[in-house]
Amino acid sequence: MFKPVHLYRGKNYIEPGFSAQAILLNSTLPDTQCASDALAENGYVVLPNFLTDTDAMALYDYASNLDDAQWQIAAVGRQQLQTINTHVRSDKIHWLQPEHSLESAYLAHMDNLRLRINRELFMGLFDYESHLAKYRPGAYYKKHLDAFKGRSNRVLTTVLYLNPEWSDTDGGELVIYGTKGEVLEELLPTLGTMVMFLSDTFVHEVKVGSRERYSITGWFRHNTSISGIIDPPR
Ligand SMILES: O=C(O)CCC(=O)C(=O)O
Ligand SMILES: [Fe+2]
Repeated sequence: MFKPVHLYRGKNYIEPGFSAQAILLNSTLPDTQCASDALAENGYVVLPNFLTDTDAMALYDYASNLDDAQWQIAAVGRQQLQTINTHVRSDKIHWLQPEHSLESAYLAHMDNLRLRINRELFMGLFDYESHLAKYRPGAYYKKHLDAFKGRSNRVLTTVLYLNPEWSDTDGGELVIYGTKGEVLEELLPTLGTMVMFLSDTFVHEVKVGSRERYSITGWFRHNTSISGIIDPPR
């Protein structure tokens, strides 16, 4: 298992002049070896305490204080094929941008993880895109794959959960299915827990929950760019 990771030291993240870069240089990355082994063997891995409660709470506080204007209705599909289909998913999302220090800190942290995974598993992960997601009570995301073989450059999905004191009566589980439709995992979206799985292999869904549910979903991608245009951009 990963040791708890420190994204931020002490209370630095709320100080003016906060420099994500400086703080990340002081941070310790998890020992990725066990996670890599599990990923190589099973194609997915669950990492409780991927972040410490303090670090995950900083992200939770940030997400839960974002105003409505910062959230957009999540679309299904990519590029021109994107449609708003609330029968499939009813969450709201906020794409992470490097311009914001806390978002940037998380992106930089995941980029370090990308390099570690590449070193250990030779996955050739090229970049990472990521968004916060908010599921209101009653929201869901029906069974889907994040990528279709040969039609997407999303390789490895990551979901970090940001919900303090989530109990099994709150619902909102992530269900991961095996190739025969069997349930492999039913995960509560508990604060600091990370799950990673191969994007084109595991059908999964988010069950209806009775509380507001926050997470950060992201995808490590391959570079399938042509003429310098990363394809497809989101
Ligand atoms: O929040 C989760 O547990 C999974 C979200 C998901 O499947 C997605 O955004 O593609
Ligand atoms: Fe998904």
